[in-house]
Amino acid sequence: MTPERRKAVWAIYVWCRRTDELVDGPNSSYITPKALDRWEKRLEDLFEGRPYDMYDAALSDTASKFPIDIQPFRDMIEGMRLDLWKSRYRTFDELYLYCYYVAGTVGLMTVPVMGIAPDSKASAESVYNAALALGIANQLTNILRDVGEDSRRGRIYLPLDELAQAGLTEEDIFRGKVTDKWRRFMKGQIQRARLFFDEAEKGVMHLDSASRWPSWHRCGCTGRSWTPSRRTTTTTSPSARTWARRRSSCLYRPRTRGRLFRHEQRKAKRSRRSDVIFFFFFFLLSCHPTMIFAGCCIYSAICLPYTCRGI
Ligand SMILES: CC(C)=CCC/C(C)=C/CC/C(C)=C/CC/C(C)=C/[C@@H]1[C@@H](COP(=O)(O)OP(=O)(O)O)[C@]1(C)CC/C=C(\C)CC/C=C(\C)CCC=C(C)C
Repeated sequence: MTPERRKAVWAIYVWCRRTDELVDGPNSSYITPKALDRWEKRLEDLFEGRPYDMYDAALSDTASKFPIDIQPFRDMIEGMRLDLWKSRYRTFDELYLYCYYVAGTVGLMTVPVMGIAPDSKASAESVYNAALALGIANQLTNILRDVGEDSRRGRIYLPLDELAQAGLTEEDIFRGKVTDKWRRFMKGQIQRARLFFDEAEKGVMHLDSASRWPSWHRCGCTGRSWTPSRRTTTTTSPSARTWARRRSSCLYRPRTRGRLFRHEQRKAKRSRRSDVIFFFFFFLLSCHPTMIFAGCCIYSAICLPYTCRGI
């Protein structure tokens, strides 16, 4: 991604994270619909160029540089309002609307920043639909990953009608017992999430070429790289815990981060080595004052190059 776009996505991410923290963070028990109304007023102010703090200013700057629309941001706040009172979802349609609010909106927010490839033959609507699908797919994956955590907070996002069809009850969810019924149910839920990832993947190649990698990675990492391929006939799909473990093991970590870390490690090792050699010489030579000068010359000849390279 270009630096401008990267900064813009970060600004959107920070706003989304702060919005999510209002209802999922440490102070969520104090949040009220009125507080969300005030948060929405701040959103309108920042879109009109009147940011409240430096984080709002980053999004305000993004709104002045990219054709982002305020509506997906408003809709995400609407999703947080739902989370204040709604803890059950009777059907997938109900759950889909929630996923649109809290996650599909992320795709709609970010496409104007990432840009559609100038030579793309796809309609803008199809690209936005793919972006929406990636958000939905990510949220469905999160819901399947967090069944236990959500149930401990009294929340069941899984559609109740589908649970009943699978012979499962709310009590089964709160009990957290992994049975064959549960495995069969989860396999169906996972397959549906995969369909949304498939939908999203179709759209990634229509993004501006500089923006495909992070989106592709978000598709592939949370969707394809560890979902069983269609050819394998798994008798039991991985449990939600397995999905979570695999997902967290393949979260997108830029390769450069690994390279930088190894370089820092080597640098630290070199400077430690030259320090040890220095103190060894200094200790030996400090026993005989006239040797200190000679020792410093030897140290400079042997160790200084290491130390300089370490810097
Ligand atoms: C390039 C790129 C991937 C940009 C997206 C970055 C961005 C703005 C992410 C915002 C995520 C966020 C914090 C949203 C707030 C609400 C929320 C928590 C949504 C759920 C995310 C979960 O976040 P996380 O993985 O950290 O899980 P926990 O908080 O620990 O539970 C969601 C699951 C939504 C995430 C949605 C996306 C990543 C959708 C991104 C879609 C695109 C980038 C569109 C790509 C375009 C095409 C054409 C496919």
